[in-house]
Amino acid sequence: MPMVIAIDGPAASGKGTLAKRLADHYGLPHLDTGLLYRAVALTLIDAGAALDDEAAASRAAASLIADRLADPRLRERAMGEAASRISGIPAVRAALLAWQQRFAGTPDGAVLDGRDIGTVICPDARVKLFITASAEERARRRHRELTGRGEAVSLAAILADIQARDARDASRSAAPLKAAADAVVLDTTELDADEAFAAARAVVDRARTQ
Ligand SMILES: Nc1ncnc2c1ncn2[C@@H]1O[C@H](COP(=O)(O)OP(=O)(O)OP(=O)(O)O)[C@@H](O)[C@H]1O
Ligand SMILES: Nc1ccn([C@@H]2O[C@H](COP(=O)(O)O)[C@@H](O)[C@H]2O)c(=O)n1
Repeated sequence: MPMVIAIDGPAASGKGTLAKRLADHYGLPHLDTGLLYRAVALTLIDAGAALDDEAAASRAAASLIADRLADPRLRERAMGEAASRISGIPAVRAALLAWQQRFAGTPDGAVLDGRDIGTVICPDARVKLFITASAEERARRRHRELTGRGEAVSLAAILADIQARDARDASRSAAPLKAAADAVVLDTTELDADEAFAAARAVVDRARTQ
């Protein structure tokens, strides 16, 4: 039976880091689904289209190609906010659904991380994790990451970004950010990356023996 691991959580909670480590450990492919939304937003920005242009956003989502996911600009701070704005458009989500489900259908399984993996994309995943941490701790982690990459930004600005993005993602009507009823919630506020990985691995290993 394929091992699909669905990982959701708010911004900068560490779900991507964890997803990558779990994928390497279990030899599964990994998809960071946030990149799909970031790539749609970047396509609009590059075309000079408005982020609330629903028709243009839907076309960009429907014609998205994998090459776009390698663009380093997708990792920039502003792109998270832009992605969040277009991600509430139902037609965008519908256009990206098949792509994600195809990826999850890889014969041995896969690890996907995002906001709606356990609730919408892979409701039958063998393992569902919802990774969270306090907003202040998440902001500290993201601040360290961005300043380490040379982006000049204050901790307060990052905290405000994260809070606004989470509020928008959780309150939209199309596939909002939330833990699936059968997800294991892992609060990593007091855990370093190795401790979070060990806790997540214990959940996966338990599921593999059932
Ligand atoms: N448990 C942890 N303790 C300390 N730092 C961590 C931990 N987990 C991840 N990090 C660091 O926190 C930052 C955010 O992690 P990551 O990018 O994995 O979050 P994310 O949830 O995927 O973010 P986003 O939703 O914005 O894509 C990274 O710099 C990562 O190295
Ligand atoms: N499954 C998903 C994944 C992401 N989003 C939206 O994209 C934004 C950026 O995501 P990151 O994980 O790269 O930070 C995020 O804020 C969501 O609005 C989504 O809706 N569903």
